[in-house]
Amino acid sequence: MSRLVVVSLNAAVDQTVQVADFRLEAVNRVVSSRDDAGGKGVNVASFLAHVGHEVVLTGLLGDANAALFARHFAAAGITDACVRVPGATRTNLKIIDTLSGAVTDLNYPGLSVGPDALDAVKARLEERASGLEILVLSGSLPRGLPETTYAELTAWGHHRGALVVLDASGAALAAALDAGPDLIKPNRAELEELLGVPLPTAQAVAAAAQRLRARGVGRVVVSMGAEGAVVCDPEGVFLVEPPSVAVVSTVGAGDAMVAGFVHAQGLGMGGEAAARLATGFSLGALGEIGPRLPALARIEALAAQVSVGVLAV
Ligand SMILES: Nc1ncnc2c1ncn2[C@@H]1O[C@H](COP(=O)(O)OP(=O)(O)O)[C@@H](O)[C@H]1O
Ligand SMILES: O=P(O)(O)OC[C@H]1O[C@](O)(COP(=O)(O)O)[C@@H](O)[C@@H]1O
Repeated sequence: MSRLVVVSLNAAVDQTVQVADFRLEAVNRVVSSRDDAGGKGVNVASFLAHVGHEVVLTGLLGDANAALFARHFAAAGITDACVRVPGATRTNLKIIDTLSGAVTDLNYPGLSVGPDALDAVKARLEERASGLEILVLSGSLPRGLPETTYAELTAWGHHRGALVVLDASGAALAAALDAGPDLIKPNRAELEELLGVPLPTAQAVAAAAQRLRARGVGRVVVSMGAEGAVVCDPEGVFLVEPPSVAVVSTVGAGDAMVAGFVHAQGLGMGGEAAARLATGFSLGALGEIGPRLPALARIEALAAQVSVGVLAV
């Protein structure tokens, strides 16, 4: 298994509420509610630990509600190297309409932190740098950190000889592209925002992904919800289509895909097999609330139902 470190600078308590027939401008009654330690980096770490990786997680946690995270890390076997900062980690609201299955996300900006917080995370990274193989940088940036944060951490990871996987959006992603991350995973909306153009077809997504590869990104994975994903890497451009499945929650499907690619990398899998397995991870996450996956055998069975086709661009 690879030596891997996941960086989570803007964790979140994911509060998932189930509501029957959720409506705007109406009184909605909550049927059930649960809190999970979440946020993109935390989810990726949780999924990787679930399939047997030794995961070190660093980043930032607010000291006021860090106990929920600490309990989760201990139970999941994740090594907690997160820096505690004053305040509370954000709580993001996930509203699941149990009738339609639709999910509405309300994501907060997160803590405000100073440059000392990032310096402390960098110090934690230095402590873990020896033998580092994969560095995962995942999620939005909290207020106060520069847009160049991921560009800098990508360069640091490469300097240390690691592969760098980046799942970010907006200015933080834009600023990191020229540092040449080895894998990025925007969803279609995030790619449209990045490029400032609509991408209505898989061909348009693939052409955009190829442009990003030409700028030095190793593998570009663009997830497109139920339509699957476009994967653009040195082996070609693929459309990866999932089977139709029952969905409990779409929250974390993208993070599971990132974890799946990292897991596949650790197994030395090539592009097409990796894309299939990563989609199996996403399909597994769709059946669960919070950062949970079914057993690896079930993930592999789901992956076997994924179809991969070559896209002509
Ligand atoms: N409704 C769905 N049915 C089948 N597969 C889905 C569905 N939603 C997501 N997926 C799978 O999960 C992957 C990631 O989901 P997506 O919603 O695109 O990511 P993100 O959560 O980052 O926006 C997709 O590429 C697809 O394989
Ligand atoms: O850091 P961001 O972009 O605000 O996203 C945070 C949210 O993303 C999630 O990690 C889910 O992400 P995905 O659905 O893209 O996998 C939630 O757990 C969290 O609330």
